[in-house]
Amino acid sequence: MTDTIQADLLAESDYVGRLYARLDELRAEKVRQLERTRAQGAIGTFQNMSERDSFATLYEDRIAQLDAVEDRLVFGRLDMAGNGQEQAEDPGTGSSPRYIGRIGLSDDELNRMMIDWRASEAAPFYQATALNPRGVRRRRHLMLSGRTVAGIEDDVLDETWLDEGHTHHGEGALMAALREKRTGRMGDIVGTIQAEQDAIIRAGLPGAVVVQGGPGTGKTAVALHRAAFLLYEYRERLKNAGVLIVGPSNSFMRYIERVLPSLGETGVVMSSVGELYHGLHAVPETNRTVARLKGQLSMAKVIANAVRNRQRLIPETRTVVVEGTRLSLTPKMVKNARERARHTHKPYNEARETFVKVLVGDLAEQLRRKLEESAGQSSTTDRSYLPQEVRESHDVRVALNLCWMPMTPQQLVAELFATPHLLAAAAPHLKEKDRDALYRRANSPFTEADVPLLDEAAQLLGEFADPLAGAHTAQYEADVENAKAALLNMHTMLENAGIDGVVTAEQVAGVNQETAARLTAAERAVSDRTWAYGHIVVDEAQELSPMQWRLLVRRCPMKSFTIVGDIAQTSAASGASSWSQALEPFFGDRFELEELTVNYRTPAQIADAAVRVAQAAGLRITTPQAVREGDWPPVLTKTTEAQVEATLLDALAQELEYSAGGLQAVIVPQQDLHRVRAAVTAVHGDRVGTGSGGLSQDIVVITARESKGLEFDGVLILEPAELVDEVDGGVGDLYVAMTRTTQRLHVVHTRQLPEGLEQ
Ligand SMILES: Nc1ncnc2c1ncn2[C@@H]1O[C@H](COP(=O)(O)OP(=O)(O)OP(=O)(O)O)[C@@H](O)[C@H]1O
Repeated sequence: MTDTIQADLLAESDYVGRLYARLDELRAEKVRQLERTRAQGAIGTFQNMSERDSFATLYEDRIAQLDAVEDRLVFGRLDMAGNGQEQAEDPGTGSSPRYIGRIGLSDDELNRMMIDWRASEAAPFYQATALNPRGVRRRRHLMLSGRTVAGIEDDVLDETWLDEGHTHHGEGALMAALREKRTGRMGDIVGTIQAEQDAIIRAGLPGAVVVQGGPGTGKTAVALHRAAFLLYEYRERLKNAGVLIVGPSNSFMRYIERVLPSLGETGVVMSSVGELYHGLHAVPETNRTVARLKGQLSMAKVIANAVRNRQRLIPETRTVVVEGTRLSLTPKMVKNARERARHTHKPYNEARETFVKVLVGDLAEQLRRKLEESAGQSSTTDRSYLPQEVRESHDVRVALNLCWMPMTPQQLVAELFATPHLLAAAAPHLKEKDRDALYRRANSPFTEADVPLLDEAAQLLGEFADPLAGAHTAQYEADVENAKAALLNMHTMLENAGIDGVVTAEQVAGVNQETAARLTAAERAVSDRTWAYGHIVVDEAQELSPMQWRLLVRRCPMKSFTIVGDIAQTSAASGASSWSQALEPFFGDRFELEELTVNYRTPAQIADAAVRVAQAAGLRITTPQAVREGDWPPVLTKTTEAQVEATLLDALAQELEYSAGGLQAVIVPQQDLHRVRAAVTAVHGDRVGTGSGGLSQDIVVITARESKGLEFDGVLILEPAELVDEVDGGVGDLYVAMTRTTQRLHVVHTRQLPEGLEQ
C-alpha cells in the first residue's frame, strides 16, 4: 500500500471515528432521557402517565433508529468546488468535503458533520457524472470495516484533480458490493445507488410511478429506498398517514424487512398480499381457475349482490308473540322497513339498525292497539316501554334476523362459496362450471384470493353493532370486565388507606381507548381496515389481480403509489399482461412508467440462458444488461426417474462446495416439495430452511413461486419442464427461478429441457 493511500485511510478513519463518537453521544443522551422518564414511575393522573408513555416511546424509537444505522454509518464523501456551505476545509486537498451517511449528524454547535443521503445536498453523490459534475470535483466511496475505513474508491470529475495524488481506484464500490455473499436478508444499497435508480427514488410524492425492470435490476431495492426518501422529504405529510409496503409472500417480507430500519426508518407498515385483511393469515390460492375467477373485477358486483340478497322479504305473514300477545309481521311491513333502511345508503350492518327500528316501532304500535282493545284503556296511558318489550321478544329477534341477519365479512364470504344457491343468485353471469369450481366447504381456510373479497364485504357490511343488543361493543364490555377484576384488589388497598372511588372500571376501559389514540400511525394503520395511507409501495406488482388492485387503491385514495414489477415474470393466473391493462381501471393513463435496464444480480452467462428460454416461449421481455459476465455457464445434468433423487443430492453437494458458505436454493416443482425437502434434510439436517432462509440456514428448498423476489448465491433447479407445466405452460416461473442466482445455476432433469435452456 502506498503512503498516500495509507495516509488517506488514516485521515478518513479519524473523521469516521468522530462521527461514531457523535452517534454514541446522541445515543447515550437518549438513554439518559428514557431512564429519567421511566423513573417518574406509575403515579400521577392518567394524562401525566400517558404523556410519560408518549415520551418514552419517542426515546425508544430514536434509540432504535440510532442503533440501526450503526453498520456502515457513513459511506461517501463529496469534494465540492467550494460554495461556502461546506464543512471545514480539508487541509490535505484544500477542498470543502461533504460526508454522506445514513442520517444527518451535527455537533454541539450545530456544525454539520454528516449529511443524510436523502437530503438534496447529497443528491450529487448519486447523480454527478463527468459530463454533468454538478459542482463535484471528487466522489469518494468509503468502505468501512467496523468503525474504521478499510477501503477508498475515488471518482474524479474535475480533471485538474487527476494529478494531485489524492485519488484511489480498486474494483469499484459497486462490484465489491455485488460480490458479497448473500445472507438470506436483503441489504440496503445506499452507498452505491446508480443514477437511473436515484432518479426514480427521488421522484415526487404525488401520483403513481411504475418501475418496470427485468430480473435483478434493483426494483425492490429502489422501491424501499424510495419509501425511505419519501418519509424523509415529505415527513410532515406522511407522518400521520404512513406508508404501506406490499409484497408477494411472507418469506419475501422477511427477506426485505431489515432494509428500511437500516435506513433509519422504522414506522412503515409491511404486509404480504395474504395479510392485507387484518387478523387473517390467508394461505396461497393453489387452484389457478379459482384464483382467476376471484381476481376478476366482476367479483365486486358478486359480493355486492351477496350482501343485497341477505336482505330478505317474507313470502307470507308471520306471527310473533310479545309478552303473550300475538302480533302479525306482514310482507308489506318488511318490504317497507327494507326500503327505508336501504334509503339510508349506509352499510348493511348499520342500515340494519334502521330496518330493526322501523319494524320494532310498527310492532310496538300493533301491540299498543291490541293492549288498548283488550283492556279498553285510553291512549293516554304511558306505553313507552313497549318498544323495549318488542325488542326483547325471542320471536321478534328470530324473525328480524331471518330477514336481515347481522353479519361479519368472514360469514358472508364463507357462506357464499359453500352454498351453491347463494352463489347462483349472486353471480348469475358465471357459467355453471365456474361456479362449481368456486365451491368449497364453509370451514375451508381463506386464501389470498379471498382477501380482497373479504375487504369488499367489510366495506359493504360496515361495523357490526346489534341494535337488538346493548350499546357498547363487545371489546368495551370485555375491557370493563378486565378492569373490574384488576380494580378489585386495588380497591381493597385503597379502602385500607381510607380512600376509594378514585377510579372506576369504565375509566380504566376508557384509558385503553386513549392508548389506542396514542399509538403511532403505523400501529393504528395495521389494525384499521379503513385507514387511508399517504403512499403505497407495491412490489412484484405484476402478480396482483384486479380485485387486489381495487383493495389497495381503496387504502390510498390519493393514489400516491410506487409500483414495481416485471410483466415478463407474471405467473399468477389473475396477474397482469401489461401495465396499462392492469392499471387502467384504477389510474386511467395517469401513471409514469420508468424502466431499469441493468441487471445487478445474475451473471450474463446465466441471464442470457434465461432470456433465451423466455424468448423461445414467445414471452415479450426487456433484456437488461448484466453488469458481470460471471465465471460459470448454467450446468445441466440429465438423469433418470430412478436416479433423480441421488443425482439431485450429488449436484447439491457439488454446489455447496462452490458456494462455500453462501446461500444455496433448491427450486422444485410444487408436487415434489415435501419429498425433496425431506431428502435434503435427511442429509443436511438443520442447515435446511424454507422461504428466504436465515443466517443459520444456508440451504433453502422452495417452489418457484416462493422464490419470487428472493436471491441466492447458487440455484439448483429440479425438472424445469415441470415448472412450466404447473403454470399451464407459462415460462414465467422458470424465468424467475433461473434469475435468482448471483453466481451459479445447476439444472437437474429427467424430461426434455424447455427450449432455449440448452445453448
Ligand atoms: N445500485 C446497487 N448497488 C448495489 N447493489 C445493487 C444495486 N442495485 C441492485 N443491487 C443488488 O442487486 C440485487 C437485485 O436487486 P433487487 O432484488 O432489488 O432486484 P429486482 O429488480 O427486484 O429483482 P427481481 O425482479 O428479479 O426480483 C440485490 O442484491 C440488490 O442489492
